[in-house]
Amino acid sequence: MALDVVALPKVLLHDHLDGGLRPQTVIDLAAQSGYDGLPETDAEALGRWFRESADSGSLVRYLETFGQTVAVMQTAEALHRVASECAQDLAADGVVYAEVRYAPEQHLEEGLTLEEVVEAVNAGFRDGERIAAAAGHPIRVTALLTAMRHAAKSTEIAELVVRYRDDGVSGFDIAGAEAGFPPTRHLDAFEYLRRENAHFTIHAGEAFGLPSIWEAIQWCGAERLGHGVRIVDDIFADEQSLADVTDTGTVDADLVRLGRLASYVRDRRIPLEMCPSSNIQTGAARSVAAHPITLLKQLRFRVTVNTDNRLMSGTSMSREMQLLLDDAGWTVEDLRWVTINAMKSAFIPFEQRLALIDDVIKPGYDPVG
Ligand SMILES: O=c1[nH]cnc2c1ncn2[C@@H]1O[C@H](CO)[C@@H](O)[C@H]1O
Ligand SMILES: [Zn+2]
Repeated sequence: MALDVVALPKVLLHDHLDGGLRPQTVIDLAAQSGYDGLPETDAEALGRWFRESADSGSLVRYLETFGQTVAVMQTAEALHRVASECAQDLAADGVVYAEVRYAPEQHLEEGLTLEEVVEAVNAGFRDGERIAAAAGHPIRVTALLTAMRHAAKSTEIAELVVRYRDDGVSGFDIAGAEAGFPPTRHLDAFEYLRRENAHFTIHAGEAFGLPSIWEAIQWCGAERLGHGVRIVDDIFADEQSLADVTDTGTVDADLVRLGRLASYVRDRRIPLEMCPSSNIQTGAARSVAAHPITLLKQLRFRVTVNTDNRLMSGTSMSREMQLLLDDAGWTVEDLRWVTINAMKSAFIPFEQRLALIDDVIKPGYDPVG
């Protein structure tokens, strides 16, 4: 019998709220707000436009597509709807716990305050959770507040994370174009968060390589890495071993040597929030089969599987997992492993993570695994 990936419990740590709207919702919200900049007015055509435009091979061009979603997310009602649908869509796909991120500073154009943005999104998530539970798909969603790396609001956003940490916000992130905007530009924000015992992840090692990962971990103190795929630049193997990973999904670990940074990441169990389809679109990986996630899994890095932007990639958690099964030699046991990895790496308290692992995730995989 074919494996039903949708039915498996899944954990999502890296998903952008403004990268996951339903195409029809973009159209509805544009009509409501009078925004006339959409490139298409039919839902199917608009969905295709996002996927094709994001398929640029460049992170900077990929990010340009967010202008269209952010434009229609400027009121409390719009944010509430987008957040509610996000929770419902993830739950329908079998996600049981998600950390969904967005940049509050990008939603102030119509006069909302940062606090009003956070409260509208939180209310939307609570609404979506209620609807999903009633439909038989319980999910818990927490928010990560992102600061944009080219901007200068990171300290303010970090303070917002601390203010709302007991009210639906589990952590902080920085995102945006990587080259030219090293995470150390935001050192004050990271130092503040560490003094406050708050959690944060950093987009690093996606469009830029090892120096970005090194700064994120060793200067800034990132608990997790958004993407982190370029850590493979610090992993050395002969051509044949790498070809084996692509062909068979396995590698002889004895033939692989780790540099100091890669060793550190593995030794410290630093979670990698990997997003295969997104990486192919931005040129950070060639294909699912050749994506470094399989080598990193094989070498027992703390790998997690994520969507990044469901709209721009036309994807879902189930689709990312199915691609790994179909193209990269993964098994259901691997899916169980990355799901538990992700739950262990979440920014909610330990006992809550453990309860989800024991009560929801393990029982969900037992019938098949
Ligand atoms: O893969 C990515 N790398 C870097 N930045 C990203 C990525 N995906 C989305 N964003 C950026 O994060 C903002 C807040 O959600 C988005 O508006 C987009 O600019
Ligand atoms: Zn991202």
